[in-house]
Amino acid sequence: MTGTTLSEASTSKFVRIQDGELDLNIHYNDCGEGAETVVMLHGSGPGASGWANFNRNIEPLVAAGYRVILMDCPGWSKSDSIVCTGSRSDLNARVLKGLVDALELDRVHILGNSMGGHSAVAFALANPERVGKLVLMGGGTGGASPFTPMPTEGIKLLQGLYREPTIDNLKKMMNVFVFDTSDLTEELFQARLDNMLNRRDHLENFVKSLAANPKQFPDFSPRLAEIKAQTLVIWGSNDRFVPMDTGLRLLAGLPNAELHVFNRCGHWAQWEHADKFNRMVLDFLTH
Ligand SMILES: O=C(O)/C=C/C(=O)/C=C/C=C(\O)C(=O)O
Repeated sequence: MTGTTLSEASTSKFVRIQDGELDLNIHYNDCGEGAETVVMLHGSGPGASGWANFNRNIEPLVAAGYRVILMDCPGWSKSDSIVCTGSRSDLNARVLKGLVDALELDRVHILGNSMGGHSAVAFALANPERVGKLVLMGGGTGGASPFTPMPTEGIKLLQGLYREPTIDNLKKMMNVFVFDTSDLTEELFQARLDNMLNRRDHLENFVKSLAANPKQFPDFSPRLAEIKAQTLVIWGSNDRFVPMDTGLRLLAGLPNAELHVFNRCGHWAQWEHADKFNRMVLDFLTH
C-alpha cells in the first residue's frame, strides 16, 4: 500500500473476535507495511471511527515505514454493536488482544485518543509483553478531576447527542471539541452526522450502556506504576472533555511518561495540531 493514496475503502477489513462471551465482527483499517505496527484507537463520541479520528495522522506514519491499524471498537462504525455493562476500557482491550492475536503481531505501539487512551492503558495492564510504546492523547484513565466539575461540559454534550442525534446537537458538541472552530466545515459535520445516523443501534446501545453503568471508564490511577512502557502523554490545554489534570495524573503515575501540552488546543490534538503531533509521535517512536 506504501506509495499509493490510502483510502478508507481500500484499507477496510473485518475480523471475527471470539473471546469468552464475546463473539463480535470487528472492523479495522490496515494501512501500509512495516516491521513495526502502530494501532490507533478512537474516542467515544457518536459517529467516531478510527478513520474519522486519525485521517490527518495515518499517511505520515505509513510514509515513515510503519504499518498502521485503526481498530473500530465494538459499538462504533462498521463494528458490531454491543451493550457494555462493565468496563468499556477493558472490553476494548480484550477485543484489541483478539485483533493482534488474529494478525499475529507480537508487539504493537498503541496511540489512543480519549476512550482509546483509556483502552490502551487497559491493554497495557493486561498484556504488558505485547506493548511497545504508548501515546495517550486526551485520555488514559477515567476518574474524577479535583479541579473540573464532572461530567465535563463536553461529555454532557456528547451524552446529549447520543440521546438526541440531531445536527444542532452535533454542532454544539463539535464546537467544544476544538479550540479553533474555523476548521469545522459543513462537510465535516455532514460526514459525522451520516456516520452517526447510519448506525442508530450504536447510539441506542451507548445510551443503554450508560444507564446500566454510568462509569464506563474506570480509574486506573492505583495501577499506573505497573506500566513500564515508554509513554508520550499529549493534551490540549483547552480540553473541555477530559480535563488536562488527567494528563498530570498520568504523568505522576506512569514511571516512564513524558507530557506535552498544546496551547490553544481542545480535545482533538491529533487533528488541531496534526503536523507537530505527527512529528512528535514519529520522533518518540523512533528514539
Ligand atoms: O468520557 C471519557 O473519559 C471519554 C470521552 C471520549 O472518549 C470522548 C471522545 C470524543 C472524541 O474524540 C470523538 O471523536 O468522538
